[in-house]
Amino acid sequence: MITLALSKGRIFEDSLPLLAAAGIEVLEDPEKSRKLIIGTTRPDVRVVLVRASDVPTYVQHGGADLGVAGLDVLLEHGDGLYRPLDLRIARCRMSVATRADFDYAHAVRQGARIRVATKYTQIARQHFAAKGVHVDLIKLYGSMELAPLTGLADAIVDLVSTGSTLKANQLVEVEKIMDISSRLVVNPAALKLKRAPLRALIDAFEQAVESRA
Ligand SMILES: Nc1ncnc2c1ncn2[C@@H]1O[C@H](COP(=O)(O)OP(=O)(O)OP(=O)(O)O)[C@@H](O)[C@H]1O
Ligand SMILES: O=P(O)(O)OC[C@H]1O[C@H](OP(=O)(O)OP(=O)(O)O)[C@H](O)[C@@H]1O
Repeated sequence: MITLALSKGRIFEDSLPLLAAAGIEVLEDPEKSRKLIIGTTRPDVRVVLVRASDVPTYVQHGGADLGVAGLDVLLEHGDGLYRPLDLRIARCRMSVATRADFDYAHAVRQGARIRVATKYTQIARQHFAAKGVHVDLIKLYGSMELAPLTGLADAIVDLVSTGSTLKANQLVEVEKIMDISSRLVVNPAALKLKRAPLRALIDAFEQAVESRA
């Protein structure tokens, strides 16, 4: 049995065409069912539904053989996973945003200090350290846009796609940190034990990604 970890929502939706190209269809719609383990048209392949940020944990500890997770989630999780493929789905960017009246260029001069609220503390820490800026990180789990508006922080580090969330809250994107997309991650031990079927699946995903490019 091969177990694939996916999160509900955009990763599940965007993974469906790649699964279809690999000849796999899921047998249930996670938006309609409360089931957490879903069968597929391949009797030896099942999908487990987990929180986006739990995908690396499931794959690393063998709760799933492989999974799909955003680069943001993987960088926050750290090492321990084989990452063979950029699936080019759920594309967005990690950026710094502030209120329009905040002087970001002045705030990030060498040796300065800035208060940053974010869910992505590893990425933010690394980014400001590379600039030589001292950062006071405030960990949040959502609605980061509120932080600069309420005086909780000077800036946020968050995902941006269309920019409409920032715009709706009168924030401006002042710096792009990196492009983000979702990656296929594989448990290294599973790859040894189930080499042939996993390799075939990875190759099918790779071909599907290439043909969509
Ligand atoms: N607006 C967006 N446009 C495109 N991709 C996005 C966007 N927001 C997030 N993503 C990508 O999709 C992935 C999954 O996002 P999703 O919103 O489903 O989970 P989440 O709510 O961030 O995670 P969790 O449930 O663990 O808190 C993110 O890790 C990111 O890589
Ligand atoms: O630049 P935008 O297109 O507005 O997307 C950015 C938003 O998307 C993500 O949130 P979430 O997944 O909660 O939002 P979504 O499902 O509405 O995209 C992210 O945390 C931003 O808040």
